[in-house]
Amino acid sequence: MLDLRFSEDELERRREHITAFIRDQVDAAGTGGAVLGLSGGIDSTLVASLATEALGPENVYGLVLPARVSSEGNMSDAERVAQDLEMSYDVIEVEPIVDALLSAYPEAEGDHVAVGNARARVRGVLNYLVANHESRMVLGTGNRSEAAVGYFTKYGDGAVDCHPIGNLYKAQVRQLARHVGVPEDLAAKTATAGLWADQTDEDEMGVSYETLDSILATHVDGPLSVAATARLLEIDEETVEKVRGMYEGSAHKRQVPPAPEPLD
Ligand SMILES: Nc1ncnc2c1ncn2[C@@H]1O[C@H](COP(=O)(O)OP(=O)(O)OC[C@H]2O[C@@H]([n+]3cccc(C(=O)O)c3)[C@H](O)[C@@H]2O)[C@@H](O)[C@H]1O
Ligand SMILES: Nc1ncnc2c1ncn2[C@@H]1O[C@H](COP(=O)(O)OP(=O)(O)OP(=O)(O)O)[C@@H](O)[C@H]1O
Ligand SMILES: [Mg+2]
Repeated sequence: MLDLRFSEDELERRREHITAFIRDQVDAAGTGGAVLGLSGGIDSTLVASLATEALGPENVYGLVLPARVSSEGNMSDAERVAQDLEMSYDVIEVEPIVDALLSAYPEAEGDHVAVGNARARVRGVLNYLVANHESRMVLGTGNRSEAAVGYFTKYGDGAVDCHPIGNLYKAQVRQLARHVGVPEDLAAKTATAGLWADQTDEDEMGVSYETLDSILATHVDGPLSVAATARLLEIDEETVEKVRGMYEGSAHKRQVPPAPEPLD
């Protein structure tokens, strides 16, 4: 597979670039700071760390939003992140809100994707409730690997005002996290959307992040054909085509929803 790791100099350049981006976004929006969901996972941990560095911890607010299916370890890690970064945070249970949705529309009961996505969307609603009330910007935590294959909930965790780590592959997220001092147990943690029990990103996507990152960098974001990518990475062409298909099939999640062309 490709080695996508940055040099030490490049890591420092990225850190400065992203912290400047966060400051610029908040200044341009004229808001008083930022809010983000803290899951105990590496993406939100890295964004929280960079945002507190960019804005000062007093200007970043965390929401820890446990669901029935959330692991206790992840939720206590999320609180630990906020405490270590000295940012204010709140813990709000999402399940009563999801239950209210299901009592309004019981047909979705037992549909783990629909209910899981509702959990992600309830988190988005809570982020914006705080953002509107406190004049804050919602920081996204999506990285390039997830965005490219549409591995996020449309208008759920995808409902944000900017994407500070949106051009980093997952391996680079872990590397930058270590560089900025995120504890190793968090930096090395298995990625999970946490939308239903025992979910992991790699199981659900059917491809490892190592392979995904390499195919994205070489073929989807890079210049090589399917055949050349398969040869370079020593994998079969079907895997490259599968990732290409995920990229193309999720284009709608990366675009503004279309409307008909104007009539003459
Ligand atoms: N071509 C197209 N043009 C316009 N809209 C299109 C479309 N194809 C589907 N759609 C619509 O898109 C919607 C489906 O998208 P969506 O609601 O997002 O649902 P969907 O993509 O089915 O599910 C979200 C996926 O993201 C994963 N996820 C979610 C949240 C966090 C994380 C994580 O990494 O932590 C991962 C989750 O586990 C699941 O696999 C439907 O309304 C569907 O009709
Ligand atoms: N229990 C939760 N409480 C608060 N926010 C959450 C929770 N679960 C998910 N989120 C939000 O949704 C985002 C998307 O989840 P995702 O799993 O992709 O990222 P992560 O958990 O930070 O990292 P990883 O992908 O490595 O698990 C999180 O970064 C976080 O902002
Ligand atoms: Mg997660």
